[in-house]
Amino acid sequence: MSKRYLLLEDGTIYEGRAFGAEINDYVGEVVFQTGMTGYQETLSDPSYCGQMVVMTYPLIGNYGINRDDFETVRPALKALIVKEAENYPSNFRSEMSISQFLSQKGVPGIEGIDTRSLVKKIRRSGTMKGILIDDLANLDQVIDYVKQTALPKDQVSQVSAAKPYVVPGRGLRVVLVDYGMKHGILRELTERGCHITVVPYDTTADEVMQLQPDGIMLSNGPGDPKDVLQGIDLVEDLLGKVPIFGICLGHQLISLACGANTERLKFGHRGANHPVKVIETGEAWMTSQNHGYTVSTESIEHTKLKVTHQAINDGSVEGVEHESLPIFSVQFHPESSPGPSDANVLFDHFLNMMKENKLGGVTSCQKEQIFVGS
Ligand SMILES: NC(=O)CC[C@H](N)C(=O)O
Repeated sequence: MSKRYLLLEDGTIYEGRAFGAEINDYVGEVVFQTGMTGYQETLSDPSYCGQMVVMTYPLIGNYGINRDDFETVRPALKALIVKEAENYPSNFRSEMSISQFLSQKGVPGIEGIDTRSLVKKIRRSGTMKGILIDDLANLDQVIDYVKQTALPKDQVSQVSAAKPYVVPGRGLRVVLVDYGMKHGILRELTERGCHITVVPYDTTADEVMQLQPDGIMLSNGPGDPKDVLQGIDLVEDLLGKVPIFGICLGHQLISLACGANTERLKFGHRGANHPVKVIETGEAWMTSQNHGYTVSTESIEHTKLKVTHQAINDGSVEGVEHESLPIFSVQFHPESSPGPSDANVLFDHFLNMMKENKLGGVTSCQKEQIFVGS
């Protein structure tokens, strides 16, 4: 296999071997993911749009790529960085190796580098930009190029649905705003019988309300939430009209629309084993996470939001709810995919919220009768 190098903006060079697609001159943010399994879901999570993902688990690809575990059809990440990529996967569901998959989808990979030292570096210095190169010619110019290239601000428009579409069901009507949605969210709502209309990120509140939703779900998605102005406007216009549940980017948009602030984390939370405290019960949930930004704790004090979940590792905000309106959101991923399903109950909470809101003053006994089987 031919040589390939990862070059960071501070000039550090990691030598490894090429796999997957040919390189291009893409400059991405180098981030690390700590899941021990679930690489296929990570590869296909649109929230990694524009990023170069380092897997901390040393062997990636051992159970291959299968038909079922995709979170979207087109991977949005720009490179995969691993210690060892397995070329001979062994699993009854496997249809191809990770290298074949990445080649097909145009995503370059680099293997054989010391991912431990790379992750330590990112943890010390914070996430950095990087580039993959196949030779070391003109290094100074390449470093300048990496430094000068700004990270894109339009990732959501790259990964959002281009047109609305319907996933029919006989239950509650949900409008799901797609900022780069993981299909796990769709699966959770479909399992609960919802009739879902997925709409693009720039859909207006009037267009959403014409669909007569019982509730609105705001998906995860890539990039800085402050760049997604249509999303912030949409939540502002929808406040108080109908129940809203936000996940990850959706949570950040709700927080911004309610007057809180977001900030960049030094190196983010990406993995399938992030413990979160549920403030109300004191429980700890193990959660799946993938975010580089967070809602800042102090900024929440001046809003009508209250913190419902908190990261146990660093104390950052992991969930909020509105003090009077049926609106709540979480920074982590209750749809897991990959990872534990401790937080799955939040989808039931959303359904209950929609039912309560729809029924207004109806007694709980009548509600039982109306929703039998829903
Ligand atoms: N998974 C997500 O929705 C990520 C949200 C946002 N792009 C962040 O990095 O914080």
